[in-house]
Amino acid sequence: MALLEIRDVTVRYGGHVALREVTLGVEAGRVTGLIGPNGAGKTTLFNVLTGLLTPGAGRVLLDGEDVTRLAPYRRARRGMARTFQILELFGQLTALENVALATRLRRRTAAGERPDPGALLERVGLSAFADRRADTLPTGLGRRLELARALAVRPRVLLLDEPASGQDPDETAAFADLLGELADEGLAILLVEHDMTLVMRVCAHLYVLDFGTLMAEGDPASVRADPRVREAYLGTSTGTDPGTGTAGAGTLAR
Ligand SMILES: Nc1ncnc2c1ncn2[C@@H]1O[C@H](COP(=O)(O)OP(=O)(O)OP(=O)(O)O)[C@@H](O)[C@H]1O
Repeated sequence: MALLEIRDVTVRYGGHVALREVTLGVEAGRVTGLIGPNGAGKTTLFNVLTGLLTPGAGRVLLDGEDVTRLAPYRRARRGMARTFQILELFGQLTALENVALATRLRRRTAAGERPDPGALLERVGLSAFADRRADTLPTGLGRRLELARALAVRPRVLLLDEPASGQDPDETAAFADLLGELADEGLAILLVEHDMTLVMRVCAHLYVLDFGTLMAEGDPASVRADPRVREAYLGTSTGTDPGTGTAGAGTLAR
């Protein structure tokens, strides 16, 4: 059973259907990817999962329990952590202070000692920047700091919103390795991402949204080979391989 699920979720903005009867699951121990062209509904789905949006129809289940109407902070207490498309760090605090603050928010039910902020910074490769103010870090390092902060609550489910943006290819590759390690340790990770290099490298399972509808799902290789996915991204079912080809330097913008 998936740790986090949405079932038959529909979201409307006025007359516009942003999500139509979408069902998907995020399992422990692997990275699940959510991709789709601009405007496909990824952010909307993310907001439904985290509780910022209540769907017009359908349910959100965490550990099999209905959390559709639970506030975001309550979901966080139950082990959901997220990062943001636009960095949301405390700029005037140091990297270490950012993480230390987050350790105080960890879920009540979490076992063991409060995580050590220094160890978390080391985990994401930021030990050398512990005393640097967050707003002086380049975006790539800021993304890592955001990850450390999310890990500080000892989550069971980690939702990542475009973590590769602002990272260079080497940083993205190292970030992918780190996500792989975290999944191997049992974390359930949902990755919303345009960077197909990261998606293909780290995801065990992929969902593809298009115009609010789940268009394809499966392992990365089969999704990549799916003519409907190529069509949605490139306007041609015989086009260049979306994962490796010329579609905007590894991104899948429509
Ligand atoms: N608050 C809103 N009011 C009206 N329409 C909205 C609102 N938020 C999003 N939409 C529309 O709903 C659709 C889905 O938007 P959403 O932001 O979820 O897509 P996305 O896949 O995250 O796109 P991107 O990759 O560009 O971030 C789009 O057509 C968008 O214009």
